[in-house]
Amino acid sequence: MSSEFRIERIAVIGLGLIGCSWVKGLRARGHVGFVSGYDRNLESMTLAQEAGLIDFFSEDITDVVADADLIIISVPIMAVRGVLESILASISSTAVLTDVGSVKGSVAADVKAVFGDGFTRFVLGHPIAGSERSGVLAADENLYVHHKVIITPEAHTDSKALKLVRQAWRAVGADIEDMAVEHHDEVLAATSHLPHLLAYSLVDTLANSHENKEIFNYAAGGFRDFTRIAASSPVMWRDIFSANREQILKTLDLFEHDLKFLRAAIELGDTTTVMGVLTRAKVARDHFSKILARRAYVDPMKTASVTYIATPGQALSGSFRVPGDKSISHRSIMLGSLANGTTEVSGFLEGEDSLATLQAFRDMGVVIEGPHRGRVTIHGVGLHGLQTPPNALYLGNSGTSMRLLAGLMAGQVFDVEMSGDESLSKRPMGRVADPLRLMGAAVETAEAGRPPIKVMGGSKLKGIHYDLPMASAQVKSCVLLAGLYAEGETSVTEPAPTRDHTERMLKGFGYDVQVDGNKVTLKSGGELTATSIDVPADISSAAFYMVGASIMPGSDITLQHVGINPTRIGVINILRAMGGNIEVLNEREVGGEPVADIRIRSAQLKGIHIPEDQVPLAIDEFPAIFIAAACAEGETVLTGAEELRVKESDRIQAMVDGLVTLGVDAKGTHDGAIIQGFGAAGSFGGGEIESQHDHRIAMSFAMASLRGSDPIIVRDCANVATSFPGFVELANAAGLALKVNEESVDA
Ligand SMILES: O=C(O)C1=C[C@@H](OP(=O)(O)O)[C@@H](O)[C@H](O)C1
Ligand SMILES: C=C(OP(=O)(O)O)C(=O)O
Repeated sequence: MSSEFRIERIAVIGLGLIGCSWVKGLRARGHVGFVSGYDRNLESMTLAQEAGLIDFFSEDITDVVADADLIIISVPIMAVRGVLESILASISSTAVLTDVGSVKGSVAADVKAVFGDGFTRFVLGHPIAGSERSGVLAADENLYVHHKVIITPEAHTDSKALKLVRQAWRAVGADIEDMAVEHHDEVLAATSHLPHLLAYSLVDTLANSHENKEIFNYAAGGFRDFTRIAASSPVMWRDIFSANREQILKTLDLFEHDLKFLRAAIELGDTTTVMGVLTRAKVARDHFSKILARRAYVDPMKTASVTYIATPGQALSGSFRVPGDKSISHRSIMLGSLANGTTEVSGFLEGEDSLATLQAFRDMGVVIEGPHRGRVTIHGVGLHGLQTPPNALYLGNSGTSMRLLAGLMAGQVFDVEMSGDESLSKRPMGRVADPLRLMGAAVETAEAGRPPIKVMGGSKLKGIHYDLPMASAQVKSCVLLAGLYAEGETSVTEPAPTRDHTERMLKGFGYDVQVDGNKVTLKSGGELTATSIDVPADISSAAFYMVGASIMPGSDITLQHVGINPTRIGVINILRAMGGNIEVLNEREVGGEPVADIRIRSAQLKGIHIPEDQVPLAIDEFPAIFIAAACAEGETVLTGAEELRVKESDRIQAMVDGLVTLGVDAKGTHDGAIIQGFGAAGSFGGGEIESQHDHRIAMSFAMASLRGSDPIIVRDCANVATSFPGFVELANAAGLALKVNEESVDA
C-alpha cells in the first residue's frame, strides 16, 4: 500500500485492542495525520496518549469526533447506540463512520434508528482478528496483516465512504471480503458465537459442580483447549449473545439436536454411530486445521502452486513399493459401503482422488475409519442404506469418482449433485448420462454434458443391454453399478477389454456377475457381503519408474507387490516390445487380483508402432510411454488413443508440447502422436513444462530429467497428490534430483 493514502483526522471511540491496533497500524505506516480518542475509562485514554497512539483525548465525546474525517466505533455492541446518540449532533457533514463489531444486523438497526434511513456514510465492518489479550497496551500494528476483514455494505452505503474504509483496512495489511449483513450474522453465529457460548457454559457447569476442585486440579489438556475462549470479555460476549440472538438460537438448536443424538448413541452402546460422528468431525477438523494454519479466515480460492525443479539424476536403484492402486481403492470404498457388514481394506491409496470417494460416502452417512497407513474400515450400510448428503458431493479432480458414482446415485431414493475442480468440470459426462437415461434415470448435466451432474433420486431403473461406444472402464462400471438397482438384467459389451476391477470386486463381495467374452452381465436383487481387500501397488504409478529405470543407463530397480491384472499390463507389453528389460517375478493372487514384483533394468529402447489392442490396457501410462519413446532409437507411432484427449488434460497435446519444448521432434495426430526418438547419444534439453495441472504429465516430465542435459522446470504439480502421494520423496530416494517450490497463489 503506498503511503500516499492518508486520512487527516481519525477519531477512535473505545480504546481496546481492535480499534487501537487499527490506528497503530495506520500510524506506523504513515497513513494518518491526527488521532483523537475517547473511552469511558480515563486511564485508558491517558495510557493511549502516553503510548503515542492518540494525540488528543477528552472526557467529552463530542470534542473527540468534531472535525474527524473517519470515526471508528470500537465499543461493545450494546453500547453502539448510545455512542451514536451522543455524537449525532457533532460530526461533520462529510465524516465517514465505521465499526468493528461481531454482529452487523444490530449495528445496522442502531444506525438507522439514530441517524435515519437516509444516512449513507456508515460502513459496517468486522475484522476477523483478535486475541484473549485486550486493551490499549496489547495494541499491535500488525494484527491485521493477512487477516480477513468482512465489510457488509448495504444498498444505500455511499461508495466514497466504502472506498475510504476499504483503503484504511488494506493499508494495515488486511484482506477484504464483502458479505450481506444477514449472511455475516448467520456465519458468525456458527463459527464464533456458538463456540464461545459453549465454552462459557461448560466452565460454568463444571465450576458449579461440587467436585469442582478435583476438576480444576486436573484441568490440563481437553478442558484447557476447549475453554480457552471463556477467558474473553464477558461484557462483549453478553452483548453479542443478545445482539445476534436469533441466529445464535438457530445454531444452538441444531447443536442441541445433534448432541442429543450423540448422547442417545452412547447410552445405547451404538459404537458405530458414535464412530461416525467422531470420524466425520475429525476429518472436518483436519481440513479446517490446514486452512487455519495459513490464515484466520481463508479465501477458498487460494491454493498452493507446486513447481518441480528437476536436475539430471543418477541411475535408479533400490527395491520399493509405490502407493496403492487408485481404481481398486475407489471401488473398495464404494462396494464396502454398500455391503452388509464391515469391510477391512489395506494398501488403500491415500491420494486425493480416492479420498474424494471416501469423503462422498461419509457424506452419505457411511461410517469409515481411517485411512491410517493404508488401512480403512468401512461399516457397510447395505445396498439401500445410503443417506441424503448435506451438500453437493465434491469430487475434486477425480473422473472415476464422478462416473462410477453417477451409476450408483441413479439407484438411490434421494437427489445428488456432483461437482469437481476446473479440470473435472471440463470432462465429458454425457457418456455416463446417456446410458443412465436409457435405464430410466433422470440425469442433468451442465452445457455440453459437462459437470456438475445432478442425478435425481427415486427413478425406477430398468436393466438394459449397452454397447459401449468407447473402451471405457468408467462407463462400463457406471452401467453395471446402476444395474444393481435396475429391474431385471443389465449387460454391457465393450469394444476392447478395459480394466475389470468392478467385475472382480463385485464377485469378491459375493455378487453374481457373468463374464462372457466381451460381455458382462448382472441382475439386481443380490446382496454384497463384507470382505477384506488387499489393494496392490498401482501399476499406473509403477509405470513412471519402469520408464525411468529403462531410459537411465545403469538402473536396476524392483517394484514390489504391483497389481498385474491382465487388463492393466499394457505398459509392460509396450516397453518390452520396445526392447525394455522387465522381469515379472513372484507372481501370486491376492484377493482376486494378480500381483507380482517387477524388476526393471535399463535397456536401449527402440521405436515401434504401438499395437492398438494395447491402448486401453495402458491408457493412463501414455504420458510416461511418450518419455520412453523420446529416448528410443527411431520413430514411435501411437494411434487409436483419442481418449487421451479427454483425461485430466488433453494428454496428447500436453505431452507433445512439453517434448517439443525439450527439443524433441514430436507431433500430435487426432488419435495419437509420432515421436522421433533421440536414441542412445541424445538427451532432453532443459526448459519449462506446463503440466496443465495433470498429475501424470507432471510425473512424466520429472522422469525425463534423468536424461536431461539441463534442468527441467515442471509447473503446476500439486495434483500429483491425487494419485501418488510421496512421489518426490520416493523419486529422490531412487536416484532422481527433484526440488519442490511451493507458493500460495490465487487459483
Ligand atoms: O475405471 C477406472 O478406474 C479408470 C478407468 C480409465 O478411465 P476411462 O474409463 O475413461 O478410460 C482410467 O483412465 C482411469 O484412470 C481409471
Ligand atoms: C484419468 C485418470 O483418472 P480419472 O479419470 O479418475 O480422473 C488418471 O488417473 O490418469
